[in-house]
Amino acid sequence: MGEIDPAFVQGQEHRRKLSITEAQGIPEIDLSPLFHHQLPNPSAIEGLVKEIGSACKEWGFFQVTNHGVPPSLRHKLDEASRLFFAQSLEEKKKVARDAITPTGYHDTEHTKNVRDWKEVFDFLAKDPTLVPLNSDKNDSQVIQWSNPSPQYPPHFRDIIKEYIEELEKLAYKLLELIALSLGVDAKRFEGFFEDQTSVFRLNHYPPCPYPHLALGLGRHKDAGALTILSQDEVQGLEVLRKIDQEWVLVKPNPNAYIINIGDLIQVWSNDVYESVEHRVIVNSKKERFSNLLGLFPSHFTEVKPLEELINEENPSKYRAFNWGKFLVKRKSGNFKKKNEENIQIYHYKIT
Ligand SMILES: O=C(O)CCC(=O)C(=O)O
Ligand SMILES: [Fe+2]
Repeated sequence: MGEIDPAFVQGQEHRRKLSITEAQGIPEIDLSPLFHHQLPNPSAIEGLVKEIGSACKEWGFFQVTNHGVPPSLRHKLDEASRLFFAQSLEEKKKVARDAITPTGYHDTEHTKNVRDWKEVFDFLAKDPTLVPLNSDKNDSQVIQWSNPSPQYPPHFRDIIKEYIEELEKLAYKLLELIALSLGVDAKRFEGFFEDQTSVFRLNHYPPCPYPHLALGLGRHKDAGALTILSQDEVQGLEVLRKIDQEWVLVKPNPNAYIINIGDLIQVWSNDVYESVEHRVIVNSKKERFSNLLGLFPSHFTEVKPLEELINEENPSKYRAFNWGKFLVKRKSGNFKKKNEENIQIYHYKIT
């Protein structure tokens, strides 16, 4: 078996437990009231808003069913992802990410400075995507990120684009429900995404001979507004349960999407909702695939708690920050192993 590369070894306290706790009670929300009525039925929508509100508050994580994304499209995407990752490393590296444009193939991502046992393929929802040239506050230059053009599998780009469009529709519906659950206008968040910087990611976690030492993806919170995640039948995603701070496994459900609240909803809601830590454990025998859309706003968005949610008794808990600068700083931190800590939203917390 040989020795594991030390870059992959997690600190003792971050390794997986030997016995796995399967999540009990992770909320599963049926979104059919959004689709089944010509005219939305106000009381059914009200019920959904309540469910989403409690799920955001108690878990920060939930699953949705009857979400409107065609299963055939999901299947087509999954097949294409398998074909892409099954290629030789040499082929995959033809569409490798580089320090300037962080899209395409990448197999050396580090989370909290430990290498993840995985490979990814990143694709922008909007091509090109406008972002700041660098994270320097005084530099206003903007550049364009664009998508790679893999030659294989056939129609890969079109399949991904079609799939992202469906996930986006779901994302905006969820944002409306979340806005209503916070007591603000349903469309309150929409304007932030006009020039979105959202990223779609395909993940492949190869079998790992050291599942007790390495993780497929180290513990982290998602930076954007929300994440729509699809996992295959091989379990691996663990969530840090709020009530007891236990790592619990999210049981795969092929008909559901997993939704998690990202850091931006935490800031916009002034901590009414919190993003939740999660990670991926690996398996010594089985490979695992997942994919996700991270919904990110326009680069020029000034992120701060919604005015409607702050007042004298409940003042803003965050200093405003520019999303584009944050994103660019975060990306450069993930690109290679670094000594300093990667940028996090708590760096903007008012204490
Ligand atoms: O693969 C998974 O289940 C989770 C992936 C994830 O959390 C991420 O890429 O941010
Ligand atoms: Fe994540």
